[in-house]
Amino acid sequence: MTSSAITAPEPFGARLRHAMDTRGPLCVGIDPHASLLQAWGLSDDIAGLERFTRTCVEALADRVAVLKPQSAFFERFGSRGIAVLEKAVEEARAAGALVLMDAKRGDIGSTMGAYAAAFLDKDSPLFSDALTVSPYLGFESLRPALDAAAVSGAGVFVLALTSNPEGAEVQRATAAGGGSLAQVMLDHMAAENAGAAPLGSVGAVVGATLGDARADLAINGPLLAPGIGAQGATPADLPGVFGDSVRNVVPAVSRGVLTAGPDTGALRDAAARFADEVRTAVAN
Ligand SMILES: O=C(O)c1cc(=O)[nH]c(=O)n1[C@@H]1O[C@H](COP(=O)(O)O)[C@@H](O)[C@H]1O
Repeated sequence: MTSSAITAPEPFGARLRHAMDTRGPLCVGIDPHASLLQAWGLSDDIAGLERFTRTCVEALADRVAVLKPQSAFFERFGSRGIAVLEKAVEEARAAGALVLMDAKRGDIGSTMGAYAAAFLDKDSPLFSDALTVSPYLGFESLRPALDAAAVSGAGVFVLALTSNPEGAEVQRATAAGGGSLAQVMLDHMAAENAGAAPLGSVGAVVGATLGDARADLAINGPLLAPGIGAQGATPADLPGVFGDSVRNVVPAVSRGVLTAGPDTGALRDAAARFADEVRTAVAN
């Protein structure tokens, strides 16, 4: 056996499929909005952020497939906020959740390399199982992240058709070769995932709010579906949006679960209710 065979990490897609099969596919977002800190009776400061984040990790990291901290809500507290984020990533992963860092990075390739070093290098303090990235500087600008993820056994989730209504003016625009810009990006993702089993490590972000994705989603990779709960979509919408690809969907909920806090049991119950609704919707 060669040394690379000994050390090759298990690809993210395989780890995610296993987590989806054993824990169910739900992703819960950790989005410490100032209004949520207040609703939980916490101060809008580093102590409140720390308490909120620890409660989310304690309540959910041992049961949901994916936890998705939204970096912006930690960055607003500066370096001390980032320290809270680092600890949350470490503790969530230790409890068995896959951590998807929602930082939506995207830049020219040389700078993308530094983002990849920050989030997708195993030696980085913010190393996460996966990272959200934006391909709208050109899909190939993401290459350093795709390469770093492959080396680390991590994944990337590439924005395709986002949940916000404003996204359509860019994402539905007609690309040079015909078809939508989003479809061009989805086709790139399919090419990256070709031949991967049981699931590729390059995921697409497709909003659960879209009604019908009107796109070919057969990318052989996971499909992150934000927009459930506070943005108005429900698990019952998933089959209509995703069609035959619904088996690869990771439905994502942040405020819809987080408003149940701060009680740990109530957070767990809220996540379990969404998980049940997803199970019912996908089975039908
Ligand atoms: O990449 C994301 O997670 C994402 C993509 C998208 O199209 N829409 C979207 O809402 N998100 C994120 O998903 C979360 C949604 O939060 P809630 O609306 O509270 O469930 C936020 O952290 C958003 O930044």
